[in-house]
Amino acid sequence: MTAETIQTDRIPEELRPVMQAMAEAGARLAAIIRRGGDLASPVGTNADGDGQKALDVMADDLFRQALAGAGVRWLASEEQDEAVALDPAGRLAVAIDPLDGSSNIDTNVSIGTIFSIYPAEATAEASFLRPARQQIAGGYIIYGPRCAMMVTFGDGVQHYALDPDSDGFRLVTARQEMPESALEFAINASNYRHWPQPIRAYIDDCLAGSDGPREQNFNMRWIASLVAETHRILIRGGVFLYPGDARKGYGSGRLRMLYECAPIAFLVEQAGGRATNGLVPILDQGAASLHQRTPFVFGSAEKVARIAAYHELPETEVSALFGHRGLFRA
Ligand SMILES: O=P(O)(O)OC[C@H]1O[C@](O)(COP(=O)(O)O)[C@@H](O)[C@@H]1O
Ligand SMILES: [Mg+2]
Ligand SMILES: [Mg+2]
Repeated sequence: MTAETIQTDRIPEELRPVMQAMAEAGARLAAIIRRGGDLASPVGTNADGDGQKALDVMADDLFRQALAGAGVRWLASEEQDEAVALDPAGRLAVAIDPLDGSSNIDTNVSIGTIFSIYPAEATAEASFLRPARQQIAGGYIIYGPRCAMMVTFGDGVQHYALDPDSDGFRLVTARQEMPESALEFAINASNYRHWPQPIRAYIDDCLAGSDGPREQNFNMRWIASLVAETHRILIRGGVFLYPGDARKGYGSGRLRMLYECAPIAFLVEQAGGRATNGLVPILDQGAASLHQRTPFVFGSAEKVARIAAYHELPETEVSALFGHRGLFRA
């Protein structure tokens, strides 16, 4: 590992080795993705019953090897049933989604790695099953047309890009802020019939556009890569929803609290946005188990607050035709 894997002057000193390891493994994974080949073949099933693709397993191995010499005591990964003990003298605990957006591997659409860092405690449970607000860093790497990293250490969001000449991450923006509002929402609308009523009502009102209570037109995006969706929203604003729904196994949605929602929520709050489970801030909650899921809503503060308000509407108001939902004009 060289000091050039990431520009370190704005990274807290005690986190430099772990961030250098993340950057080194991220740059290697970016090169593997660029080279292509057979990365999407099915190779097994993870703890949550999700199919694993070749790149999921490769990414998991890469980050584990890189983090082994970086002061990490505990590592929890989407691809491992239990947390792994890495270095007994390590002072950090890292939770990771090594490859996010796996359904996009073979379509050459942006995918990513999400990570969350806590101070290590005596056990893996004590290190990870705690309020998400106790994170000391949260971030992601996006493997897109440009490879970039967004990371927060609790004092704003830093935006780095991988320089193809030096293969190191260089600072692009020291304090990335999310636009306060935007007219874009992201949700997998194929699940409409399974959603709870407040989510249907919110989306109905967006779809009604200038003819509905919001009296303006909206645009919709769905990439099926949480990292790509987050990157767009951090840069351009908007809102993301993956609610719990009535499908079997989806009562708390699809996304995992520890290594997906908690770090994204940390970034979003630090960029000036909000992140909730629909109602309650994600950072005020904690995972009860390593792979626990949670409904997830994040984005521009005003939009996330509006979605919480739909959850608090009286049933009669939610069920009324959207044209009559007087509370939500504009
Ligand atoms: O296929 P769906 O239900 O739209 O779900 C898409 C979501 O699932 C995910 O791919 C889950 O992440 P993994 O690929 O790490 O399992 C998210 O990136 C994305 O937001
Ligand atoms: Mg994921
Ligand atoms: Mg994954």
